[in-house]
Amino acid sequence: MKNIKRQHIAVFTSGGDSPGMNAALYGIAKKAEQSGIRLSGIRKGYEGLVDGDLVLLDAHKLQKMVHRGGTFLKTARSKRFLTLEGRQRALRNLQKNDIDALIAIGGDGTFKGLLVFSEICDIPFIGIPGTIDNDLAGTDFTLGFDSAVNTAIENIDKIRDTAESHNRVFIVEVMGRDSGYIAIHSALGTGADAILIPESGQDFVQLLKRAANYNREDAFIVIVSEGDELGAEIAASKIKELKPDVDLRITKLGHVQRGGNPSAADRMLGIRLGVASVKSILSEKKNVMVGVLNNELSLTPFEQVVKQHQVNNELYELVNIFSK
Ligand SMILES: Nc1ncnc2c1ncn2[C@@H]1O[C@H](COP(=O)(O)OP(=O)(O)O)[C@@H](O)[C@H]1O
Ligand SMILES: O=P(O)(O)OC[C@H]1O[C@](O)(COP(=O)(O)O)[C@@H](O)[C@@H]1O
Repeated sequence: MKNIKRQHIAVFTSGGDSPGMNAALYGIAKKAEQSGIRLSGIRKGYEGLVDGDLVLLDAHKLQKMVHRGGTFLKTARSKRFLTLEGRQRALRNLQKNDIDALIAIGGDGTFKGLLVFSEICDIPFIGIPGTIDNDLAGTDFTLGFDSAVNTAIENIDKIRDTAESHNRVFIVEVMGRDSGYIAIHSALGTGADAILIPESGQDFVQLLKRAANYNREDAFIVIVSEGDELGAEIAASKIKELKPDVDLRITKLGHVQRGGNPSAADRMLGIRLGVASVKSILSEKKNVMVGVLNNELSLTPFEQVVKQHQVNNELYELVNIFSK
């Protein structure tokens, strides 16, 4: 096989930011430096690619960012990249800057974008899973998920204190655009009474059964994923129909779940995946996402990564056991 020396790699973060993205940038910068490769950062995701908004990155600067949430490179959701014209501008910017490999840190939208972009651009693309939603195939955990669950748990614990004091029902909405992972992990980790997730059709029936037995002598905590087809308000009104006298509050945790310092697990995951992404480029891999499966590094083609995600059977079983 022809050994092509990669001279200039560019990296960007895209979609929702997630804690651990900066650690991944540090991992990339360190490995690139060690390999004698120039590294540019593209600011604001695909927006920066369309505009040619590039900065030179060095490992020393990023070393001080490992512990910080958010993303040093900033991020965006880009309407212009959805158009062929936008992608053609992005291609010209890559060519103008002699970039011969691209690393993207983002979620399924970002990788769908790379798949479409690969129709007109044939340099290697490598993906790193960066989303709090944990909704990608090809990795057990995405960057930021562990931190987001920790934030959710910390806040739900606080809600429990006040809920128990008042014997109240609390419906707590957690993030997850189409995914129940944050809801499942935070509900199980806080001893919640019911869980509503987009991936299950049974959860609402179980919620009503549990609510029917609620005697108003304690807290009753329901964790709802924002992607659930029913949602917090409807769940609340159904509980009220069943038990008109309950004292009920809705709390939406919102964007606090995306911020804050990354957990130890997300820092380590970021470093591992960052280094692995540069190594993948050096070994001529193309259009794959680096991930960790069963604690081993793995590579998965983008086509498989963006397929409809599944909650695994063991998690479903846990949801069922703890919702009854
Ligand atoms: N089908 C697509 N074609 C081209 N670009 C896309 C496509 N889907 C998503 N993108 C780009 O990827 C960006 C990030 O996707 P988004 O869904 O917002 O976040 P995430 O990558 O975290 O899932 C979008 O704002 C858009 O610019
Ligand atoms: O910050 P925004 O643009 O309102 O997006 C909110 C969405 O982003 C997320 O926080 C993360 O999603 P992505 O990482 O896939 O972009 C979702 O949980 C939530 O639905």
